Order: sequence, then structure tokens, then C-alpha cells
Amino acid sequence: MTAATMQVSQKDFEKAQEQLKLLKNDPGNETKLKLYALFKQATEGPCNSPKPGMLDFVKKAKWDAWNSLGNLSQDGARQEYTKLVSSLISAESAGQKKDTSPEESSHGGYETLIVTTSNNITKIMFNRPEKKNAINHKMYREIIKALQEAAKDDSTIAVFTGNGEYYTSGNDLSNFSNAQPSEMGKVAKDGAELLKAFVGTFIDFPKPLIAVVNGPAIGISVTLLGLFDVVYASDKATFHTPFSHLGQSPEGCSSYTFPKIMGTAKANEMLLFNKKLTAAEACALGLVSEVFPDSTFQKEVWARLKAYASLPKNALAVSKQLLRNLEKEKLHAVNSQECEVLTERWLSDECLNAIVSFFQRKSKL
Ligand SMILES: CCCCC/C=C/CC(=O)SCCNC(=O)CCNC(=O)[C@H](O)C(C)(C)COP(=O)(O)OP(=O)(O)OC[C@H]1O[C@@H](n2cnc3c(N)ncnc32)[C@H](O)[C@@H]1OP(=O)(O)O
Repeated sequence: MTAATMQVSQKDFEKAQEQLKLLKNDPGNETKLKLYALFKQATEGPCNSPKPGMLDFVKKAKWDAWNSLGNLSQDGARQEYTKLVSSLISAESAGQKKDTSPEESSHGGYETLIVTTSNNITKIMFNRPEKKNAINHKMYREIIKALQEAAKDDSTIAVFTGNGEYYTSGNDLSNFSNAQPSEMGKVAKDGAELLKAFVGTFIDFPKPLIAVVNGPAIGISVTLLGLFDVVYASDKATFHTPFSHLGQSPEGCSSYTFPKIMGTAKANEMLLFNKKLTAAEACALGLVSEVFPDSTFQKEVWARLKAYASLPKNALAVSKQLLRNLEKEKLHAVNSQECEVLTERWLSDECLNAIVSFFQRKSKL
């Protein structure tokens, strides 16, 4: 790295510290810890203070966060800090843009999502861009809540999309890695209950449900698409269900919906053998309704959705329910069975090793 780029990086780092002070919304404890750790690493280098006692929770959490950065260089930490602040600023300004529109209302009380309603559309945006929108337990619960509210609000349709580069990278693998070995049985059982309720909310959702897939989609965010009514994708989107790679098994009712949508042979390539699809491939197989060039994606898709959402609301809802009711019972049964199988998978060595490898950065998709 040249002296000139080092200087720019230091300048950006200082600017990021100023920008951080202007954030209006609390970014949450997890992000604050990450910012603290990156700042310490950037300014002091690898963690050099003694480990605080177990009962000093706050100091210990801060120490753990700093220590987890290992030997990351000071320059690398400055870059990551700057990148993280920039993603927080853009997430907040996306949230603020809606405040400026007179027709747009923002739903408060969410930490991992941005939920808004305008033009008869309730938009639910995954909002952990610094983690590629990975779905942690909080986000699973907030999605259930957002869908339950959208089912009752005045909107005609509900739309999911992602903030930043990713749609979502699927299940947050730290949902499992943070548990002690002795707690794993309970973690798996609780996880299966949460997953069953989560997928059940999608099965039962009474209004048309649309996915606007702005970038790569992984794991559960892909399988759930089989429960959506329409899926629009940017040509930058990809669709990946790496279950066997992770020692896991399909969920989101995909063991039933995928063979039905694309035929058994194609579904098996995805669900058994981790085949990643481009947006064009996913469209050819019927998982995606239409693909748009990334440069015009947002403009074209939202104009189209605005037109759909001006159609008679009740007619759309009863038509969706007619189509869904034919299979509702079957879908709930499939959901239960998939969750049961996953409970065992999460306790398997195959799965635990895959998760450890990811966090040790030995394995990435
Ligand atoms: C209630 C429980 C229900 C469970 C339901 C089960 C569902 C099954 C699935 O969804 S399986 C799919 C799981 N997802 C993955 O395996 C993806 C893992 N992530 C990756 O392989 C990569 O991160 C990537 C390809 C998505 C992006 O790689 P890239 O190099 O561009 O970026 P980073 O790896 O540096 O990521 C930036 C930070 O984001 C963190 N992160 C990304 N995805 C996840 C994830 N799924 N879980 C946890 N954390 C994730 C990553 O660790 C980086 O964080 P850091 O900056 O703190 O290091």
C-alpha cells in the first residue's frame, strides 16, 4: 500500500468517526461492539489488555469483540470501520428518505428490518448490510411480527427486499456457534420451534407476497421463495441453497415446493448438490417470475408493483387465498417434518464442523 492510499484511508477513517456521531438511530449492541473493536484495533492494534472477569459483562463483551479481531492489521481495521459506518449511514438515509415522502409511513420498533408502507405496499427490508443481511434470531422474530402486522394493515401487497448488496445470506450461522456444547440440544429445539413459526407465517400470509431480489440470496431466503406469489430479480442476483455443504437439510417447504416448481431433477441439483443458479437460470426454472437489468431494476420493479397495488385489494386477497388454501395443510405438514429433521442435523458433527469452519474462515461459499 502506498503512502498516498494510507493517507486517504486515515482521512476516511476520521471522517467516518465524525459521521458516526451524526447517526440518529441506535445501531444496536452487536454493531456498537463491532465498531468499538474495529476502532481499538485501528488505533491500538491487536487486543493487548488483560481479559476482564466473567462477571464484568460489559467489559468482557468489549474485550471479546476486540480480541476476536486477532491479528487484523490496523489498516484493515480502519477500512472495515469505514465500510461499516458507511453501510449504517446509507441504511439510515434509506430510512429517512421515506420520512420525506408524505404518503410513506415508517413502522417503528424494528432493529433488523426497515418496514414502511406507501402506495398500498408494505415493504419489509432486511437491514443488516454489514452482515450481508444474515437472519439472526431477532430478525426471524421481527419478520414474523412485520408479516402479522402487514396482514392486518391497509396495504394491498407485501414486498421483501434487502438493504445493500445482498438480498440475504440466509441463516446467521452464529445462531448456533454462540452456544455452549451442553446447551446445543435446547438451542436446536428452540431453533426448530422458531423456524416452524417463521415459515408458518409465510404459509398463512393472506395477501399477495412479492420478493424483490436485489442481489445474492442464500439458504432460507431462497427456499422461502417457493411460498411467494411473485419473485422479481436483478440480473446481479444469485440463488444458492448450500444445505449439504453445511451438513443441513432443506427447509422453507422447499422439499415440496422446489420439485413442484422446477421438477425433481433440477430441484435435486439445488437442494442436494448445492448448485448455485444465476437469475436467468432461476427464471428459466420458474423460481423467478422475471429478471431485470440491475441498472433499471429498482425503477422498473417499483413502478410495476405500484400498479399492482392499485388493483382491488379484496379481490387480490381472496384470489391468493383460493390458490393457497388448496395446499395449506400439506405445506404445514412439510414444514413440521423439515423442522424435525433439521433439529437432528443441527446436532450432527457434519453441521457443527461446517459452522466452525465458516467462522475460522476456512470455508466460504
Ligand atoms: C432459527 C434458526 C433457523 C435456521 C434456518 C436454517 C437456514 C439454512 C440456511 O439459511 S443455510 C445458509 C447459511 N448461509 C451461509 O452459509 C452463508 C455464509 N456466508 C458466506 O459464505 C459469506 O459471508 C458470503 C459468501 C455470504 C459473503 O462473503 P464475503 O467475502 O463477500 O463477505 P464476508 O464473509 O466478509 O461477510 C461480511 C460479514 O458478514 C458476516 N456474514 C455473512 N453471512 C453470514 C451468515 N450467514 N451468518 C453469519 N455471519 C455472516 C461475515 O461473517 C462477516 O462478518 P465479520 O465482518 O464480522 O467478519
